[in-house]
Amino acid sequence: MVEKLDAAGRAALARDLPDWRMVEGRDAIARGFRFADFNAAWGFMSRVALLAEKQDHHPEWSNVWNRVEITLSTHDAGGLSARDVALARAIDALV
Ligand SMILES: C[C@H](O)[C@H](O)[C@H]1CNC2=NC(N)=NC(=O)C2=N1
Repeated sequence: MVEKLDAAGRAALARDLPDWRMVEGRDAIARGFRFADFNAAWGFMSRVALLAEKQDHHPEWSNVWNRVEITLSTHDAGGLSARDVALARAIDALV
């Protein structure tokens, strides 16, 4: 069983991942990305996909041309877990 983030973990998340926002009505975080063009957006998505496979933790995401929207939450925990924080950190390191 994957544990949900505790209060300390949520405080750390807010402090360390300021570009991610809480999703209204869900225990999830989201961040929007804008790239020069579709090619750059697709390259970013390819790298995130490899991270997700490596971490066995997968995003909910959408892409419109040069924009990518990523939402992270842990199905197995029914909300935010340390896995979401780890993947968000790794994604932030790509941009
Ligand atoms: C069997 C596999 O390890 C699990 O289904 C993993 C895969 N990727 C996952 N991704 C996310 N976001 N949440 C999960 O609970 C999850 N579980």
